[in-house]
Amino acid sequence: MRSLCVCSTDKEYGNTINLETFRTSSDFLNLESISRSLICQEDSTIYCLLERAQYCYNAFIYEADAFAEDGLEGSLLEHVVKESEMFHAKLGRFESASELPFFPKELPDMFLPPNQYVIIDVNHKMWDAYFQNLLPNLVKEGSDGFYASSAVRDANCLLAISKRVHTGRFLAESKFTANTKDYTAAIKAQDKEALMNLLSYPEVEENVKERVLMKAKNMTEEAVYKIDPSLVREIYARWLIPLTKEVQVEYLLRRLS
Ligand SMILES: O=C(O)C(=O)C[C@]1(C(=O)O)C=C[C@@H](O)C=C1
Repeated sequence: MRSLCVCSTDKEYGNTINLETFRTSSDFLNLESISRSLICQEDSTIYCLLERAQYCYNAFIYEADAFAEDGLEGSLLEHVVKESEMFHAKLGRFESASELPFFPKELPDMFLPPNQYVIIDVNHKMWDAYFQNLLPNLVKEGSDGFYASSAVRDANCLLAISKRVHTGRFLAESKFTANTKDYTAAIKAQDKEALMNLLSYPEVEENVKERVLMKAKNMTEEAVYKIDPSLVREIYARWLIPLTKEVQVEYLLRRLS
């Protein structure tokens, strides 16, 4: 029976970039400590969503050729994310196994630990889901001129969501370690459905959805700008939990390769 933990930090995923170290370190592959980290991440994720919701959609941020006259390719948001990743990379952010850049090809090789990128990366799928589905439901239509502020908030949301979803790699490894026999059979058969059944805990998912709903209610009560708390629940139900599970399945399918 899974216990439902309260809170902790995610320090346990610190500078551990080597895949073998990652697989053999029992401390941070403990399912309860990973769950605690997920619970802590909820606060920052909800806060990021709330912050972005104060601005309109601001389509200009996403126009691919907005800076063509200056000889620059890409949207304002892409620039914000790429530039911040470049800066963070220099500080060593991507030495942490829990951090995956959206634009790894733009980063100098020396900032990219070799092992980290053979494992699962759904950042591009997440990027599309964020703009096509999540953002239009979160913000008001139209423009208010706060382009830079909105782009920075988008970048923060993407980062928080990416971190949450890719924690799936740690969850998967922890579940594999705890029940190697059953997982191995499903992996050898490359049976996605069996893996999905093995790694899913419906009652835990219900708890997550209810908890984020309560957190969103509390946070929006204090905030000047509001979002419908049930939207946060829906974001978790429709995007964050399914993507976290997808990362787990994809990770496991390659686990014995
Ligand atoms: O807690 C876990 O075991 C997870 O894999 C995380 C998570 C989630 O995304 O919140 C995903 C799958 C489980 O069914 C329960 C919860």
